Amino acid sequence: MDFEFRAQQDQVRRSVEELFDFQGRMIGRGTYGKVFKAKRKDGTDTSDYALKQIDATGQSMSNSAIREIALLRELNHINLISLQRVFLSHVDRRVSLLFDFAEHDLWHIIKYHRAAKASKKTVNCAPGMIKSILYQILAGIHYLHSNWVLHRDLKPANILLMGDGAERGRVKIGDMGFARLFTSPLVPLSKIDPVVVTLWYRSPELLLGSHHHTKAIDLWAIGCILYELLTLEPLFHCKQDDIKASSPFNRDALEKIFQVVGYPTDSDWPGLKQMPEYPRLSKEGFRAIHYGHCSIEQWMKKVFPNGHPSFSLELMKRLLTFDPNKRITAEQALCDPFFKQQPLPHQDAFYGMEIPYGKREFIIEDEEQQQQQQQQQQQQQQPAIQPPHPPPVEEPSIQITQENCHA
Ligand SMILES: Cc1ccc(-n2nc(C(C)(C)C)cc2NC(=O)NCCCN2CCOCC2)cc1
Repeated sequence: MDFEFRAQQDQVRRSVEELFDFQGRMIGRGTYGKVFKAKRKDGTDTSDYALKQIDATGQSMSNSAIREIALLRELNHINLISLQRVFLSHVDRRVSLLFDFAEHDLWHIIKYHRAAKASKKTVNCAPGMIKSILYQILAGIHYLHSNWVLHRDLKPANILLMGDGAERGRVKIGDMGFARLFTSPLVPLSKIDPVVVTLWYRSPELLLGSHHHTKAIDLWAIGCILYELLTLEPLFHCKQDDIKASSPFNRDALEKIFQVVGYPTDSDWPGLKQMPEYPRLSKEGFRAIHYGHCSIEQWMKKVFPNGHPSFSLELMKRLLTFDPNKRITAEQALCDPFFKQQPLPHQDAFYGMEIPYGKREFIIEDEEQQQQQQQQQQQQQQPAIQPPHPPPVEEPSIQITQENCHA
């Protein structure tokens, strides 16, 4: 190594600690390391940043950091999280990734509306908020799929929204990875944060052991997220098995899917019988006859007897199609007539309205309080909820961005 050159470089190269203030502002923690809310110390810009510090101790951590850097430096879309800078520190063998900061995410937004519902508090949202969020998710996923990248873990926690500022109300799809609080003794993931290891968004082909991860698995998850935005209730709410489950087959998750969508016929899904875990369906007692009356139409009629301004049954059915080869693509979904009807989607999902959601809370390092936080999370019951009350405001009509829809 050219120590002289390195010393020279170290003179000019400023460390992340020198450039950014982030002590005591941890907003996330995982097996990878920690995420902080950071601000430049020199005041050259007042923007907030997210600083992800990856402890490059084990080989797997470095591989994951390399994978994240390699992937994100190739991607550039307004609806994807963007990587701003990478800091390498030889001293503490740490990789720090600097991202634009997103104040909100759908997991916290949905939780906020649940709590408001439980306390019978009215929350004013723009009538087009759900449609705008859905449109922006599809635009980001269409870009990923066009670049042959699958997300594979779409869920509300990975759908971020920018707070007040230049990109207010813009969806930024991220991937928060596994969040495992550093606890002793290690508590199973599903006990800490059910959102992290959930099967609720997993497509039927994955549950039946398909080895081919296709773009269609992301569209199934989007269908589940759309339902949850509309009702604030997970569509396929089932027991959380820890991620280490030996087989992809999950009885509970499949039961829930069949209760809502019905049981797939041969014409619905010609490839069903070729699924690796197909034989287990009959072994586990699943029979088509048990779900004869089940369909999305029936299910949605129960949920929205009078319909919902932000709901298109046709689009929901196309997203929650059993056969991955027949499931709608992100590009096709962007061209759905639903997005050409009032309320039109807006790049600010809040439509300029006040943002009622709180800012991200800082995680306290203290061990004792960590335990308290976990107990709180375990005790938190999620009450039954209803869709947000559409507010009495007329939202500005916005043209659909043409680059997304080549109908
Ligand atoms: C191994 C690995 C892990 C994650 C990714 N990954 N992939 C993405 C896509 C969805 C844009 C492709 C984003 C990230 N990383 C990420 O969101 N990082 C978290 C950023 C933290 N947030 C930034 C915005 O403000 C809140 C915190 C890739 C590979």
